[in-house]
Amino acid sequence: MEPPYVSGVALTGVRKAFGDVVALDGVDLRVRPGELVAVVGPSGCGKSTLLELVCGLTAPDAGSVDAPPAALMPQRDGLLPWLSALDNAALARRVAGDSRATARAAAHAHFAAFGLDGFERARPAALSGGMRQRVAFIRTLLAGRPLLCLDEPFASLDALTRAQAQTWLGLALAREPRTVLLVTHDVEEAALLADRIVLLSPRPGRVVLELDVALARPRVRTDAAVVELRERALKALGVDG
Ligand SMILES: Nc1ncnc2c1ncn2[C@@H]1O[C@H](COP(=O)(O)OP(=O)(O)OP(=O)(O)O)[C@@H](O)[C@H]1O
Repeated sequence: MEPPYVSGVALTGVRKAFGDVVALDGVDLRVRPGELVAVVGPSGCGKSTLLELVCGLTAPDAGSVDAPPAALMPQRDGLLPWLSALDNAALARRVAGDSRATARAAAHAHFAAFGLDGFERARPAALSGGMRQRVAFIRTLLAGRPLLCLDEPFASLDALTRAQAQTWLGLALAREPRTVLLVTHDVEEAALLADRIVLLSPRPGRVVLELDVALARPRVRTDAAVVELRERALKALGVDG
């Protein structure tokens, strides 16, 4: 699919239970085309389930989910250990039917911008955690879907690597705009990257607050407005800033 992408996301009255465990109940959520919405909430409140619903991997028990084709970047990078970084990044294009040469060329076009130049032949085990996440992100981007669903993409990274990863994600989306649903535990990450922050309640998850982030980019974590937003979100989640 070629840009410009015009499809947004609409969840209305969504409920999803696993046996007796009600993961989500009464979820209303909109993502406008081109918007980056961060979904923040306590552990187990149904954030991953929400992404699975949006990606069509599971169906709601009640309510409706309306979303364009989505590429999911799961919590773990899911790189195949026997493939090179380049072939891992190219995987979505191979699955879509591209020849190996075409798929590799498409992936390689992103390597320099993501700081991966020279690592094309490296196996995942030889890459740092931050590099593996970037390879996984290129793979997600190359799926060519209008919507990216990113599930805690940086949760496994140390603080410094995570800060760098947040910066390249912001830059990558400036170059390659997409509609993005970003699940994160990290309200600061949400304040740095999102156009809107959606806060979920403890399970069963439902939307308790939406915060518009009308701040210019690039954002700096020490900016008073970013700090204030982070504190508002933490207060709404019942955590002391
Ligand atoms: N396939 C499943 N079968 C049974 N229970 C499930 C399944 N998927 C999720 N759950 C349960 O639904 C609830 C919500 O899970 P989910 O993974 O969506 O939450 P989360 O907010 O993403 O959690 P975390 O922040 O810890 O990643 C949890 O209690 C989980 O155990």
